[in-house]
Amino acid sequence: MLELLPAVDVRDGQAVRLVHGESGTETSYGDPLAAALAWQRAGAPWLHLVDLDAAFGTGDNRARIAEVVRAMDIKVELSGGIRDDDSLRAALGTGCTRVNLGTAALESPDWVAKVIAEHGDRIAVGLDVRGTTLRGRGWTRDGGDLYETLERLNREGCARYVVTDINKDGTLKGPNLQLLRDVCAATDRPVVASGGVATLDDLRALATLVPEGVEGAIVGKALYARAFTLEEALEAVAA
Ligand SMILES: O=C(O)c1ccccc1NCC(=O)[C@H](O)[C@H](O)COP(=O)(O)O
Repeated sequence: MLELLPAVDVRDGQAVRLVHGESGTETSYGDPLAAALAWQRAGAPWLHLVDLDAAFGTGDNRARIAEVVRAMDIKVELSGGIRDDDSLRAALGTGCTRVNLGTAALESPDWVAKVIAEHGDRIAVGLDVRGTTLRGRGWTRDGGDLYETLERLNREGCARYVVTDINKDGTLKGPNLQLLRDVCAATDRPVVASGGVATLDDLRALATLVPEGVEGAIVGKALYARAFTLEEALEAVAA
């Protein structure tokens, strides 16, 4: 069954959604803890929690993020600005289930290989792409070819990938199913789909990709915009 990961992206202490992940396009949705608790109460098995300030290099929300993780009984995937020993220690130290490395996988391949070897499936790598070009530093800089990087990370034993089509992210335009199929064909590791989910039919379409390797789907904007409820989403993927 497709796992659902409702998203809480934190900027300047607030839960926000961006369009195409671009700084300055924020819509604010208030207290991140309240949002996370609401998704937990609604039955989410996972929370996808992002420190956008850490991703953009405009500070961090470490204390707020740690508070949210502490309050969760469900699994938490933590993302945003985890690029060195200090930020990794802080992220794993929150007690989250796993972390998602993005920029580091592009700029510090040796360090990423080392932490994959040390932490196994507590490390996922975020493959954030425009076309087939990876983007790092809060999605602001090109970081190489998707499939070359994927091949290297496969060799290094990366346990899981979180794949985002930046052109779809925060737009409610529907997920990029072909990109997900292509990534699944290039790896035997599970893939978490991210970006663009707009309707329950999008989730049903993602659920058809489970046999190809899509394990889960991150849902942000659609939940905040009340396109559907989390309960409806859970029911749609259980059917
Ligand atoms: O995850 C990151 O590190 C990140 C960095 C810079 C900009 C955005 C980032 N993440 C965004 C997300 O993970 C979204 O919450 C997720 O893709 C949901 O998208 P959508 O359902 O389209 O709102």
